[in-house]
Amino acid sequence: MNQKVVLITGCSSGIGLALAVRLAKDEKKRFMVYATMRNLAKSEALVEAAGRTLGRTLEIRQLDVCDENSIKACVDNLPMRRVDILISNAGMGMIGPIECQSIDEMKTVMDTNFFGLVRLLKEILPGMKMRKSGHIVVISSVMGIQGILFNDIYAASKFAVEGFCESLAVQALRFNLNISLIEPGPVITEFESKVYEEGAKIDLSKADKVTADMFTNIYLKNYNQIFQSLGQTPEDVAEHTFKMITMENPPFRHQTNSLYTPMTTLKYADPNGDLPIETFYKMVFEHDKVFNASLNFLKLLRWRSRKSFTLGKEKNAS
Ligand SMILES: NC(=O)C1=CN([C@@H]2O[C@H](COP(=O)(O)OP(=O)(O)OC[C@H]3O[C@@H](n4cnc5c(N)ncnc54)[C@H](OP(=O)(O)O)[C@@H]3O)[C@@H](O)[C@H]2O)C=CC1
Ligand SMILES: CC1=C(/C=C/C(C)=C/C=C/C(C)=C/C=O)C(C)(C)CCC1
Repeated sequence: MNQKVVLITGCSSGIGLALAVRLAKDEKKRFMVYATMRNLAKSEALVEAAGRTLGRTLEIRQLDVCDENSIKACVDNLPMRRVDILISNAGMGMIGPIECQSIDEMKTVMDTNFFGLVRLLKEILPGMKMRKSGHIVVISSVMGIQGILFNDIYAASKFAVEGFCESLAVQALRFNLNISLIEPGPVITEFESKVYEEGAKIDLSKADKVTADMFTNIYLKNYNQIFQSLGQTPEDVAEHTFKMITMENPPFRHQTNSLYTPMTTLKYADPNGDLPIETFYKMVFEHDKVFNASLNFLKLLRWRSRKSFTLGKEKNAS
């Protein structure tokens, strides 16, 4: 059987872990999954979830997206250095007022979320081009299209990812390669708790009172509720990604949560760019109960993406 070699980054938890297991448990055994993580001491959850697939359709390898040597060593150890499907998932969040964040902290986010992808492709793209086949799947975010209050640096890192992939996509087409950006809204993973805990620890003394109050009493106060009520599970995002991978003609962009499509559509609806900014402003500041207003807004504007995902044709089993 002609198995596709899949390399996934950031598989110690969340979306990466769920996706590695989903692919390894494929009934038709179409995939050989190299589930990577920067710290192998964190492999317990994946080992447990992988069950009998471990050593069969799933292997765990070390890979730190911030370390070129680690990426090279991992790829060098794959049979014929071949990767058919690269899933760039490793990433981190960051919230808060920029006055309270150091440039070094910001660089770590860019280094992981953006340069991590660039480093992977520098190592893996030449082989895909040579073989004239491959699928590059990037876990981006709705924040790759539309920024959200107090996510300035995180959104910038995902915008960078999207601009990079848009530019590369035309070249990729020339080599018969696919690039797909997966754009989830909030997902309930360790990302949420890590971001919240770091955010809650921020020393707000460098911010003015209005900003500090906005961050604490609007953003942080509603954060958990928004994630818990409007968030997806990592398994759900993995299922969407699985469908993208097994589709005949995967689209360049795919949003996994239709609740957030209106948010990104506002941007395209107004070339001046004011519509999303004014809408967010009203949503956050001109209602007594921010959470209910946000929830109602999102639900009111819910619609289905015109290019229905479910219509996508699955590839024939190979
Ligand atoms: N959760 C959400 O709301 C959303 C998440 N996303 C994106 O999904 C992706 C996965 O996040 P999610 O599963 O939610 O969060 P998790 O925190 O559960 O997973 C993130 C993974 O990335 C790994 N990672 C971080 N830095 C590096 C590095 N330098 N090298 C290799 N691995 C690294 C983490 O490893 P370690 O355990 O060692 O830290 C972990 O395995 C990210 O790109 C994120 O931006 C997009 C939209 C929404
Ligand atoms: C908490 C909060 C808001 C929404 C936050 C959202 C929607 C966060 C999404 C995070 C994602 C998608 C992370 C990963 O990529 C609003 C509406 C601005 C109102 C103020 C409080």
